[in-house]
Amino acid sequence: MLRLNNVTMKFGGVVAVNEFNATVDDGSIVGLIGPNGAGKTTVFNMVTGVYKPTSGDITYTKGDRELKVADKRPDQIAKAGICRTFQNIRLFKELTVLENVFIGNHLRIKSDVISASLRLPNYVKEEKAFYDKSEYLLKKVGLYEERNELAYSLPYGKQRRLEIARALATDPELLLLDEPAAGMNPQETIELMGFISDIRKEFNLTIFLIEHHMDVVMGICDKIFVLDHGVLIAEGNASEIQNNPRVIEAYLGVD
Ligand SMILES: Nc1ncnc2c1ncn2[C@@H]1O[C@H](COP(=O)(O)OP(=O)(O)OP(=O)(O)O)[C@@H](O)[C@H]1O
Repeated sequence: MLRLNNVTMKFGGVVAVNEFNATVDDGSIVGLIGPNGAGKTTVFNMVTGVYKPTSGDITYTKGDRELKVADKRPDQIAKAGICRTFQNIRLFKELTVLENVFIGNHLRIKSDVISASLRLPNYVKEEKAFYDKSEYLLKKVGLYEERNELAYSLPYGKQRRLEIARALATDPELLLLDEPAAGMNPQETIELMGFISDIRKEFNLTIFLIEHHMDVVMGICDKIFVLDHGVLIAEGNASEIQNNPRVIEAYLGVD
């Protein structure tokens, strides 16, 4: 479970997130919504260690492991099983689809630099296992046929799925998706919803997502948090959020 406890993030005089409390239960899909500048990406940046909260704490517990997120570096947090995608696609555009996913495995490499540079048998075996895993992931996200194409040649919706496949290669437990449906057409958006539900089941994931497409949020999230000017104004399931007057005023009504 991810728990944000009274988390505040200030940038100079700007209070981007103000005493925010939230929990994301294992196995659930949780949405974070709010108008532009509400503080959503700042929350993700704190959960992934990019920013250290000004006050409050963030803990991630799984079984008897507990991680104090604010004390850790982004790579340590990723190794502990928290991985994200970005609002703007960040693929290696000059690499193939398969190579992009392969790179996602780097966090899990056990061989040392010498074994890798001399291509000793333990490294070769590990590399083969990572390629097999990358191909498996590409089959799962429906991109296996395109594995040898350059990442930039894929249509937008597929690039987004490729980003998720690369994130899956890090073996995440908690996957943070920052606007996964951004720029998608209605058909791609519908497919994405099915895809997110499928990977949650297949990889036993917990998913925390930021999204402006309300049909995605309302369609797949078990719980939704609504931020406005850094303040939590509502939390609940889809129907509770859709009928909440503060949410309608701050957000849904604006669209
Ligand atoms: N590194 C930073 N330095 C200064 N101010 C920042 C920084 N990052 C975010 N902010 C400010 O914090 C506030 C919240 O920004 P944030 O990007 O978290 O909002 P958001 O809800 O993700 O918005 P959007 O939907 O537009 O992506 C904004 O006022 C923003 O300008």
